[in-house]
Amino acid sequence: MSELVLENVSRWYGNVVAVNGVTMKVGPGVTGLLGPNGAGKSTLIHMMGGFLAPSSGSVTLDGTPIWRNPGVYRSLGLVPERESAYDFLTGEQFILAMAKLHKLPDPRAAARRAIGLVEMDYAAGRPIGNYSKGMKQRIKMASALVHDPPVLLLDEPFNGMDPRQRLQLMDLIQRMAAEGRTILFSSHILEEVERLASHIEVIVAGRHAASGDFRKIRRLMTDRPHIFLVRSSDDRRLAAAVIADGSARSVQLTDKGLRVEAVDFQRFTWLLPQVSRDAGVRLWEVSPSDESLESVFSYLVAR
Ligand SMILES: Nc1ncnc2c1ncn2[C@@H]1O[C@H](COP(=O)(O)OP(=O)(O)OP(=O)(O)O)[C@@H](O)[C@H]1O
Repeated sequence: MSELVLENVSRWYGNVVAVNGVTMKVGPGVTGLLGPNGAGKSTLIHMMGGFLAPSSGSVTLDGTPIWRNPGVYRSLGLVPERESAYDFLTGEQFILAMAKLHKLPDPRAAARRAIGLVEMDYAAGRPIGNYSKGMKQRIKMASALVHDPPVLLLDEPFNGMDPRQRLQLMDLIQRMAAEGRTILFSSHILEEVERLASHIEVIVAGRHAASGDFRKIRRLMTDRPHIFLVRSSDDRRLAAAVIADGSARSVQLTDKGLRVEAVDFQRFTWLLPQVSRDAGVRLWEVSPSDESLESVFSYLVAR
């Protein structure tokens, strides 16, 4: 059972602070690293994979520092976000080369096993340049799995995949985790993380913002005040009814409609139709106006 431990880890590039004092533990099973673009997810993953040195703090695997420690690299498999640069090689040649780089005793057998694990046997003889996005992702997975590491790090593995490819990859990740591996994958999409990860770490602007199972993270995100834009047949009358009802913290009349800050998301969305019906007002449009992921994340950080 492998555990990655990050203690007060920071990483800066010149005067850009990409990761700022992050402390967290990643154990067996699937952990989702969730955060908006530019939050520092890739930087964190590269430090966990031994590709990048922390500027301060420590990143260890089962107590051993990862940076510049080739012994530990044998326990790590990293699937980077970028497309593979070996388009001229066949899948099989690529995986065999990786097996040889790891100096595995029987590279051919290891390559065959890894290709089988990701169900790419049927395309192993074709050049990677002709693969679909999902196939490329799977061959990258095979390259990270060729030495059978107990830890697998995946940077935005679902980016650009269609729903079928997504399901296939989710299934593969789940199988890898069921074998006792420690798997961490990054994403900026909550639903993706929710479906796959038993544990979630949220990172925003380089800082650790929250951690827990998806129910906890979901609750943190939905409990925040929600802002809605409401258009109706009589905004003024509706505003009075909403205020009287008490489910909104503030109501503002604007030229686009009513801007309502709801205290409780579920209660408000459930009560609004009733309140408007009782007031004799027709609802034309109810749309959340602050649902961008950035605003959800900044709420988490500001707590
Ligand atoms: N080599 C670098 N030189 C300078 N700044 C960098 C470098 N790599 C990353 N950064 C900056 O560090 C911050 C974190 O980047 P990082 O790629 O780790 O985030 P991310 O969460 O993985 O984002 P994305 O999902 O967009 O890749 C960003 O502000 C980015 O511009």
